[in-house]
Parts: sequence; C-alpha cells; structure tokens
Amino acid sequence: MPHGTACSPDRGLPLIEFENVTVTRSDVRALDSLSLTLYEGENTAILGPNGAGKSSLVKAITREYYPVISKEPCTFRFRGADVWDVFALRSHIGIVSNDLQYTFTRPLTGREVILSGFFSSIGLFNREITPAMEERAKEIERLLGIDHLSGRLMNTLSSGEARRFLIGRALAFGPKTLLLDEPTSSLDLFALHTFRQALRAVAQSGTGIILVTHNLHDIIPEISRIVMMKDGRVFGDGKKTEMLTDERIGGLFSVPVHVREENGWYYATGY
Ligand SMILES: Nc1ncnc2c1ncn2[C@@H]1O[C@H](COP(=O)(O)OP(=O)(O)OP(=O)(O)O)[C@@H](O)[C@H]1O
Repeated sequence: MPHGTACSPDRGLPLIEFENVTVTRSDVRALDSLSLTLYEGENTAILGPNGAGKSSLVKAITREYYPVISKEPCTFRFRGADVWDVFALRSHIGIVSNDLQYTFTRPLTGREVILSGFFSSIGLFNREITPAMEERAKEIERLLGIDHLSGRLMNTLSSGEARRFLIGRALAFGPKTLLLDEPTSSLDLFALHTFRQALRAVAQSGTGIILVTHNLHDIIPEISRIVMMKDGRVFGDGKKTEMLTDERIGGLFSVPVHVREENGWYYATGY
C-alpha cells in the first residue's frame, strides 16, 4: 500500500485525500483550505449552493485547477500518491461533465461515443475496435437502458438520452468510481426519471458514485454520505439521515426549508 494510505475497516481505500487545499480564481478563493477524504466504492453526494466551490473541487480533482499552498500541512493525494497525473486518474474515475456533451459536434452514434471512452477521445479516428470492446459497450448500453438508441447519432438524441451515453463512455474502462458534475441540469421529468434509474443501476452494479449537485432530488437512494460545501469549505459531512434535515439544509442554502423523505428520495419544500 502506498505511503500515507490507510484503509478504513468500514470504508474502502482513500481515493482522494485533500487537506487544506486552496484554489484561487482571480482574487476569489474558490476552495478555501478545504479538507476532505473520498473513499473508493463509497456513494457520496457533494451538495452545495451556487458558488459553493463544487465545480472548483471537481476541477481540482481532474487537475484542471492546481492548489496554492495557503496553510500547512497541504495534502493533495490520489490513491495514496502525492504525485499523480490525469492518466492515472482516468483509469480509476470515470468523469461525466455536462460540458462534454457539447464537444460531440461531429456525427457519432451513441455506440461510438461509448467506444470512444476506451481511447479517452471525442471520436474513434480509425482506431481498432476489438470484439471485447464491442461486447463491453453492449453490456453498458443494457445496464443504462439505451441499447435501442445505440445506432442513433448523438446530435439527434435528447439531452437525457445523450447524457446516459456520456455515462456509458465514462464506464467503458470499468472505473471503480464515477464522478458526475451537476448531471441533471436542464432535464425534464421523464429524462430525470430515466437518468436516475440509470445511475441507480450503475451504483447497484458496484461502481462507486460521487455526485456533485445543488439538487436534493438528484441524490439517489444508494448514496449514503453527504458532503455539504459552502464558501469553498466543507460545511457538513456525514450520513444522509443526519445531513438532510430542515436545519442543516436551511443553513446550507441560507433559506428556511422543509426537507421531506419519500421512499429513499429527498425533497425540499416550503422555501
Ligand atoms: N474564473 C473565475 N474568476 C473569478 N471567480 C471565479 C472563477 N471561477 C469561479 N469563481 C468563483 O469561485 C467560487 C466557486 O465557484 P464554483 O464554480 O466552483 O462554484 P459552484 O459551487 O460550482 O457553483 P455553481 O453551482 O453555480 O456551478 C464562486 O464564488 C465563483 O464566483
């Protein structure tokens, strides 16, 4: 086991270990001495209002943003390693961001989008597709309920359908964890329903989920841990039942709110 990494008995291996991580954008501290450990195989929601620093956290994880040292000790570790690159990251974490949807401008079918995940590319560029890759793509399509759409061009799919193919692309390598940044923005009720069903199937298949959102209704029942973010810091961190209360959610979003639970789903009302 790499130096500094301890496996917790009831949690997996630490995937991300951030201690006193500060990220600045212009003069703003988007992350302000943030300390957080995320574990492999643990289903976690990162929940916070607009401007809390959620996207900055995702970009720090994906190495688009680099931390500055503002306080010691400053730890920025991936799977126990202090030095790591984006290629190591991609083989363990499948990343689904909405921006990606708009980069598929060329005519690619849904199946080709999933297959492109094997090459971390935005197209296939005459790469050799092995029968094993085709088989894996079909398996993923069945899991996500999109097998009937695999021959359709990406630019003819609805946002909800296209977004499930992006999950499929992120799953191509068989990552242990899927990281999703605000995955349900602009989805209508039906698309939201099918998307959430697909995400539940992924979680139930054993892939850990890290879901970044400002919506309580995105939190699928399989998620057990809630990390609350506000002002670039961790505002609360614990079990879902302890975090998703009127008081805590009201404090997080700075508005009086009633939190209701129904069959494992949570909703905020009365604001
Ligand atoms: N390029 C930038 N220049 C200046 N400030 C920035 C920049 N990028 C982010 N910020 C600031 O950093 C803070 C965190 O932004 P971030 O986008 O990470 O929050 P967020 O939680 O993802 O918000 P949202 O839910 O609205 O997407 C905000 O105050 C934001 O205004």
